[in-house]
Amino acid sequence: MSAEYLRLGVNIDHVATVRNARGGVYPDPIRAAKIAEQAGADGITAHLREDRRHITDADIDGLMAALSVPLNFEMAATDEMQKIALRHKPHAVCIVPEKREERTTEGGLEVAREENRLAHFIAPLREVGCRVSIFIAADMKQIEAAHRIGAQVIELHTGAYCDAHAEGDFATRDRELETLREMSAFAHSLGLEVHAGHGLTYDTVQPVAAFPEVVELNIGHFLIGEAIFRGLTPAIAEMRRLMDEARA
Ligand SMILES: CC(=O)[C@@H](O)[C@H](O)COP(=O)(O)O
Ligand SMILES: NCC(=O)COP(=O)(O)O
Repeated sequence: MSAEYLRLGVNIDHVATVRNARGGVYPDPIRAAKIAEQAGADGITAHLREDRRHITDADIDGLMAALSVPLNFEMAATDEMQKIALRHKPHAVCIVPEKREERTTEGGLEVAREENRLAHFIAPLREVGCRVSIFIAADMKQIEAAHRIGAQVIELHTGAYCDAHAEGDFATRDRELETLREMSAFAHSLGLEVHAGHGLTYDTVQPVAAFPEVVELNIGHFLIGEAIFRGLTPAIAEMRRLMDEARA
């Protein structure tokens, strides 16, 4: 199978985290998104959490008005978020699991147990033209359920793979990577578009970028951190270079 172009979605949530540490307007996530666009991001990802700990409603308004590349709007499957998505009609809506007490997104959405509710939840989003993506663990049951409810895209959670790498547990890392590889191929065989993301860094991106079925990576926290040291444009350029090298 020849690999399609691999898109890079830059997640700007944690620019807003830094801004919100002090209140006020600096640093501005919209400015970061525009710089990311100019640096070659193929899309921008932003997660409007129920507790608004980073991205705010005004940020989503600003992104919708300012972006020339597609917005991937991450949200929980709640009525409040559905209304916001239906008002903005972003290019893509990625449904993610969310817990107020978590530090970051823990695991993937439980689709199999909530199939009926989620099928009804995503139908109006599809009707207004949003591409619906489901953020899930690399688990066959969840992928099959995502397919059955009518999602066009799945995004595989790469957090367990990245965490194992960071902890130096290479046996677990390699096992997680193998599962991601098998599940990317499985999802693709069902006709789903396959994305991946969460926790990816320069050290972990290439093995995932090499999966031919994966057509988009969403990367944020590491890039925003790296931007402190080398600037956002070079940080993104290096990620792009590594992705292209892995794909060649
Ligand atoms: C779903 C997901 O992976 C993202 O939303 C991302 O990790 C940034 O948001 P949090 O760090 O708040 O989970
Ligand atoms: N969906 C994953 C994402 O948008 C970026 O996650 P992270 O790189 O901030 O962990």
